[in-house]
Amino acid sequence: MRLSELLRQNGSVLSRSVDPEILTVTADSRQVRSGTLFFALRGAKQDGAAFIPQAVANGAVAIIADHPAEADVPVLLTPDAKRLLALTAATLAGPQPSCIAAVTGTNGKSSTAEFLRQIWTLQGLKAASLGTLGLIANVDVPPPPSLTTPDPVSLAATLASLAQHGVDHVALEASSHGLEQHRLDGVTLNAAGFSNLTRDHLDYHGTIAAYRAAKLRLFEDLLPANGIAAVNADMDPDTLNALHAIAAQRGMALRTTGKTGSTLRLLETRPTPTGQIIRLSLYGEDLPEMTLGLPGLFQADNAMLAAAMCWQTEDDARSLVDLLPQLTGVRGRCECAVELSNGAAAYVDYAHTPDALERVLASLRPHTEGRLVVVFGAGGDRDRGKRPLMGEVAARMADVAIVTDDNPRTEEPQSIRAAIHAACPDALEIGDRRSAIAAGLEALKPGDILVVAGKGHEQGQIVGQTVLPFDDRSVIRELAGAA
Ligand SMILES: CC(=O)N[C@H]1[C@@H](OP(=O)(O)OP(=O)(O)OC[C@H]2O[C@@H](n3ccc(=O)[nH]c3=O)[C@H](O)[C@@H]2O)O[C@H](CO)[C@@H](O)[C@@H]1O[C@H](C)C(=O)N[C@@H](C)C(=O)N[C@H](CCC(=O)O)C(=O)O
Ligand SMILES: Nc1ncnc2c1ncn2[C@@H]1O[C@H](COP(=O)(O)OP(=O)(O)OP(=O)(O)O)[C@@H](O)[C@H]1O
Ligand SMILES: N[C@H](CCC[C@H](N)C(=O)O)C(=O)O
Ligand SMILES: [Mg+2]
Repeated sequence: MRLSELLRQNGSVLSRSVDPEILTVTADSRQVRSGTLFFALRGAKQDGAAFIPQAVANGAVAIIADHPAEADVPVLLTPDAKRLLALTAATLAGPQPSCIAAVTGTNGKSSTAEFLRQIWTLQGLKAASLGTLGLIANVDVPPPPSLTTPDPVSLAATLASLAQHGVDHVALEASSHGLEQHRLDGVTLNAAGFSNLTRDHLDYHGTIAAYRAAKLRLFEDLLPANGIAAVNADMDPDTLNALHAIAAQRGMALRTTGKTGSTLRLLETRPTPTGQIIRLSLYGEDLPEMTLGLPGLFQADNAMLAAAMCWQTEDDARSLVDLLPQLTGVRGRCECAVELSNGAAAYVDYAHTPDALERVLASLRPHTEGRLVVVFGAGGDRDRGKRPLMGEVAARMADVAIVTDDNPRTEEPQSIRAAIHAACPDALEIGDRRSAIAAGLEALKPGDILVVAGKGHEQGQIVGQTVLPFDDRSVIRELAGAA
């Protein structure tokens, strides 16, 4: 496609006489080949303009830059370059699945996206989900690189490929990084969901207000005004009020879920050994109680949010809500890894924020006849402020806490543990994660529950720049003799 046409289709005008044929777009000079339109973008670490010579040497025929730059090929300057990258990538990749839903929030995105995929599949639709757990789809489509929200070029290619394979329903996770960096701007959405907003990622966003603003973009800029907008009403009031204001300003109807939701309200939940019995009201009508095979209030919250993102009209709502008892658990989210012969059990969970840790411990407390034991840490090169807050939660909510290493990345593991430990001085500290899990298992008496938190489905531990094979579930099963 000619550059002028590519720009015209995406709301821009080519102000040059040179009009090259564009085959691909990218912001990474290493991906450039002949016929590429290269986007020179200012990044978090580097300035993409520094790679223009490499891009041109590799075959770039034009450059779009978000700040002044020079090259031997035409350079177009626009402050909206990141958005334009996503839009042009989508145009060149081709048609996307007709129904795409995106979910944002600090915690619960992966779970909600996976529940959406399950609900659609239960309806007999061809569906996929894409996020932290990778691409989950019943078709042979290569997964994009492992980010929660992939870069816009990979995302456009994956969506087009799914559409070509007949997958018409896709649930996406919209991370705050992804929203802020316009990775999703080329996706045409039918539905958006917002689970909650609590502390995370302040290393990147700086303030809660900036973090919130990034997430609100999903409802403010990306969801068409006639799209389905669903939110958990039990979230913090500042975010909920902002969502109501956006909805009012854009004339969108907001579906609300949770204990204080008015569309799909949780009236009651009672734990069962492996899940919970819930009572819901839908558009004000009380429904018969149903059994979820998922323990924990947060899982009921995610299931309700997923359902509320699905139905097109009020008349279809009931049939979708009736599918909730068929949902199965999400890998590494409050997942029972082993039940010991003495009746104790060990769970794996992905809680890596203070709120998530609090929620998973609160969720498993009613299932615990004895003591609640937690093994956890915090990731390196990530928001440092959450470390003592996680320590405080463990001290308050668990009977026995063991502080260990998560993914230290390039930080000194000992200093990460120390920051947590300062807020839970009674906790044991065992850096080696395998030894910490072993100590947690050894502590279990009949009726106790162990939660190994922070790494969920992850298959490796990142130490420095190296990823060492590590899977909490396998380690637990091995140590418990159940492997
Ligand atoms: C901090 C961050 O989010 N960085 C993301 C961002 O990179 P960036 O643009 O800031 O990169 P940069 O290194 O400063 O480089 C600037 C520019 O130079 C270009 N470049 C660089 C080197 C080169 O040789 N040639 C070249 O052209 C880069 O392609 C880039 O366009 O855009 C890239 C492309 O979309 C992402 O791959 C990259 O994710 C990095 C790897 C990352 O670790 N991101 C994490 C923090 C992240 O995004 N996490 C979220 C949240 C997870 C959650 O929900 O909790 C996620 O969605 O996964
Ligand atoms: N609705 C929720 N409210 C609070 N905590 C939750 C909720 N859902 C999940 N959690 C907690 O957060 C953890 C991660 O859940 P999930 O993977 O669904 O979230 P996520 O938003 O995708 O996380 P990430 O930002 O890492 O992609 C769970 O293991 C659980 O501890
Ligand atoms: N998407 C999250 C995952 C954190 C998982 C935890 N195990 C860690 O490494 O901090 C992040 O990149 O912040
Ligand atoms: Mg996720």
